[in-house]
Amino acid sequence: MNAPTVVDSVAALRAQVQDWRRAGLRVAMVPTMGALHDGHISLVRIALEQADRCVVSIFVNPTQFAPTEDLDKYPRQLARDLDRLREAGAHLAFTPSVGEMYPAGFATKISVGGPSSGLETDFRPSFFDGVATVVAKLFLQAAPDFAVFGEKDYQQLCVVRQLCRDLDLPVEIVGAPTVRDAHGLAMSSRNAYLGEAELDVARLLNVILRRTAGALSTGTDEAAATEDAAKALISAGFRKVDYVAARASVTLAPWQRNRGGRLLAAAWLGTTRLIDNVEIPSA
Ligand SMILES: Nc1ncnc2c1ncn2[C@@H]1O[C@H](COP(=O)(O)OP(=O)(O)OP(=O)(O)O)[C@@H](O)[C@H]1O
Ligand SMILES: CC(C)(CO)[C@@H](O)C(=O)[O-]
Ligand code: BAL
Repeated sequence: MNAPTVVDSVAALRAQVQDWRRAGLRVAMVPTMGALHDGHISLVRIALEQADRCVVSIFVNPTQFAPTEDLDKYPRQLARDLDRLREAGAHLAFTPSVGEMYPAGFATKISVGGPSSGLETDFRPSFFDGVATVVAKLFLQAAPDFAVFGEKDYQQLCVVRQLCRDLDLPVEIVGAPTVRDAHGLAMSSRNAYLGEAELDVARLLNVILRRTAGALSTGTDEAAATEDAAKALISAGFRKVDYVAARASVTLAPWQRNRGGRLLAAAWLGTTRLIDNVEIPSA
């Protein structure tokens, strides 16, 4: 495969995508923060099943990190990322600087309602404002036909769909299944923070979520099931559980038994915060 073209200016990104679209090519975008793993690569592959050209953005977006969070230590490995994108067949990597995305005087924030309420927002109050603002910018800069987002960040996927609907952004959003390791752990750039012993504990997050989703679908009381799951996570070695919650799959409103549902969780392993989610099978 050819190496992707690397551009770091909005003008170069826009010019390239416009050329492709004028030539009648269908363009996909995969927004990322880099430190690419098999989960990201699966998004590129899904994009290329339906597109002629795939743009991957690599930008560790400062506006979605709280001052106490891991912006400075977030893994950055551009050379390796570009190798992985070449293998996957991506055509263009957009690697803007913070100054390119947020020039001096930048003063706009997009705040999405609906699915952004609760869950992550209870613990990362300005996270989705940062995500929505940067995703809207990326979509306006690149103007792709469609964009692929992972279900691993399930609430983010719902928020991005709401953003596009509400602002009439003409970008179709494609959701992609979570890629996991052989033990069920969702791939995540932040897994790089974990040592071997912590990885063994991290793998129990999905086991406990699947067991809890099964219990919910066979009639166990919701409050009892989610409380048991939180206790099981602490017994397994997690330091703190931010939430284990059942929600409606599309709106993320409270879950109604016998309707499509999603069980979502966030928990801390030492100083690393992990998230995961599973479908609640209908009974
Ligand atoms: N395991 C995975 N399977 C499928 N998609 C994934 C997976 N992990 C991340 N993604 C998706 O990749 C895109 C970019 O995510 P990001 O760069 O934040 O990676 P990440 O591994 O989720 O990082 P972090 O550790 O910060 O959560 C998002 O749409 C995200 O949902
Ligand atoms: C969508 C995103 C690239 C916005 O910075 C980020 O939140 C991510 O990587 O999931
Ligand atoms: N994968 C979502 C990006 C974040 O946690 O900041």
